[in-house]
Amino acid sequence: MTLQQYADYLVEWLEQQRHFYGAKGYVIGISGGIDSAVVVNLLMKTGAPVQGLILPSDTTSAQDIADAYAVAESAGCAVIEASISPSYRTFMQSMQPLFRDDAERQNVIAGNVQARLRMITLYAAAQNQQAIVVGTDNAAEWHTGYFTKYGDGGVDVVPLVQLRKEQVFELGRLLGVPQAVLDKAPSAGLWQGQTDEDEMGVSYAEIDAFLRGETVSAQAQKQIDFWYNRSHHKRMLAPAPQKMVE
Ligand SMILES: Nc1ncnc2c1ncn2[C@@H]1O[C@H](COP(=O)(O)OP(=O)(O)OC[C@H]2O[C@@H]([n+]3cccc(C(=O)O)c3)[C@H](O)[C@@H]2O)[C@@H](O)[C@H]1O
Ligand SMILES: Nc1ncnc2c1ncn2[C@@H]1O[C@H](COP(=O)(O)OP(=O)(O)OP(=O)(O)O)[C@@H](O)[C@H]1O
Ligand SMILES: [Mg+2]
Repeated sequence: MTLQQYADYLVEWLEQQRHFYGAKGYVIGISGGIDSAVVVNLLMKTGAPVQGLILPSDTTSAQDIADAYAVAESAGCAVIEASISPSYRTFMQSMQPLFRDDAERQNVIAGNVQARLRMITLYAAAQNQQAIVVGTDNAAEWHTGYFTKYGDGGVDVVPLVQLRKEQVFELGRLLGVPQAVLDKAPSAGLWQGQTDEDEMGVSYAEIDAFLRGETVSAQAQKQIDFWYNRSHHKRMLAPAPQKMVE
């Protein structure tokens, strides 16, 4: 199957899922990054109503917000911008006694709170519009578990999950995603200067090579295995006991 044919398949698949859920449309967070840009363009091709939400925090760059608007405009998608900063600040302040004073983990914990506040916002919008929440995880993120459980991972459908990062970029070019988005380094934007590749300690090129079944450097394999092995729980439903009382 060519990538163009795969895009057509995804558009059809999305519509099947929407009907399965009995929903009227789709809701998606638009970050200014490549994954959400590709998904927005696929959603617009379904012809069903799509609501894009731009949900910046204090760690979101002005460039990302501008790129998010450019993505929505070029795809013809309706957007609403709503900052998660006020709720984030209130949450972090009132929950302060819960957090340990450990700088490195604080970054991740605070980042996960942001990702989960976005999830809450997307689900409120979706319920209001009888829509489903569309996720943007790709095969590389899925394998490494590089997402927040019940944050950006808390969605109704994950259309890109069989696509390597290189294929997401290729699809982006095919769908006419703005050049600025195609050119920038993938980032979760959860803290200043964060890039996916720096945090994971392995490049998307190496993760993609691994996913293509190729041999990668020992160091890259070590990092991929590290992230894969710590994230099994994210790729399954919460375990439930099989036995009943009677
Ligand atoms: N074996 C186990 N080891 C660790 N945690 C386990 C667990 N089993 C269940 N858990 C549960 O899972 C939780 C940890 O998972 P989680 O909360 O997801 O936290 P975690 O995987 O530590 O952090 C999320 C990672 O994804 C990255 N991220 C997040 C959001 C967006 C993006 C992006 O690319 O845009 C990237 C973020 O930078 C960070 O590296 C634990 O608090 C626990 O409740
Ligand atoms: N500021 C934001 N506003 C709205 N949605 C966001 C924001 N930040 C993250 N998201 C949502 O979380 C998803 C996961 O973020 P992720 O960084 O993995 O993807 P991306 O930003 O679309 O692509 P890239 O890999 O280029 O960063 C986004 O695709 C988007 O749906
Ligand atoms: Mg991003």
